[in-house]
Amino acid sequence: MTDPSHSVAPDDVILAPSLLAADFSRLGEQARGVEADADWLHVDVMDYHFVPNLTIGLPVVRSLRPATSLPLDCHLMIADPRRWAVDYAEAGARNVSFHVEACDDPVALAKDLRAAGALAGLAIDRDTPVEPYLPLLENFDTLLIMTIKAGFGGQEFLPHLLDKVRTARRHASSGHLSLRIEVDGGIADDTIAAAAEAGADAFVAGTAVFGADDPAEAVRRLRRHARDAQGSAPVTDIS
Ligand SMILES: O=C(CO)[C@H](O)[C@H](O)COP(=O)(O)O
Ligand SMILES: [Co+2]
Repeated sequence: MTDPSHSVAPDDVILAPSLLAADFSRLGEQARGVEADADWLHVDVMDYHFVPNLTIGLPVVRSLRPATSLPLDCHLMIADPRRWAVDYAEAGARNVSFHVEACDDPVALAKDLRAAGALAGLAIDRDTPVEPYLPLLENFDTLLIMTIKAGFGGQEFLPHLLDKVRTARRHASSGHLSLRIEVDGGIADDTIAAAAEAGADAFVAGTAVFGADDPAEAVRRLRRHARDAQGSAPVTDIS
């Protein structure tokens, strides 16, 4: 299988700054500010239905695509992913994650996303257990585990949700799955190591990056913390 992260070495972590915490009047500029240090750019799509918040949609993703060299990591927090997810792949998203709570046939949608040339991501919100979905993971490139309740940035990291990361990582390792496990919500200098030790190898950070005085340095620091923590939980080879 090809490396789902593309430019990222399979044994390295993925840092994905979330534009949710950026200045929405300067998205291209903010993206370019972390280009040299980040691996993906996380784009939170919310629709006022699946979550009680509204952010950005397809027109913004289409505009962002040529504005940055970073692969776009679209996190769809929308009520009808089967209607929209492939459009995000066609708009140039590298990874498209949709929520299992909003989709009655996740495997079919994963196949559609891969056929459209994107990586397929399954997202799991705070109150959803991971166990029922373990058998589906062989159809996915990424598993996004929320470490907050989906909907808003700037929330406090919920450490007990790392049990889901541990469970998913054990499953992926024992089944030799090529799966990135991405954590999203409250990832910062004081939380990223615990997530990496639990088995996450892709990290979304909004407030900790775009809320920092120097977003690029914040990404570099997060990467150091994640790599330092990797010793106790080697990441899966996805090449
Ligand atoms: O999906 C999300 C919210 O639903 C965001 O990606 C997440 O909140 C990132 O922001 P922060 O790092 O500030 O928590
Ligand atoms: Co997100």
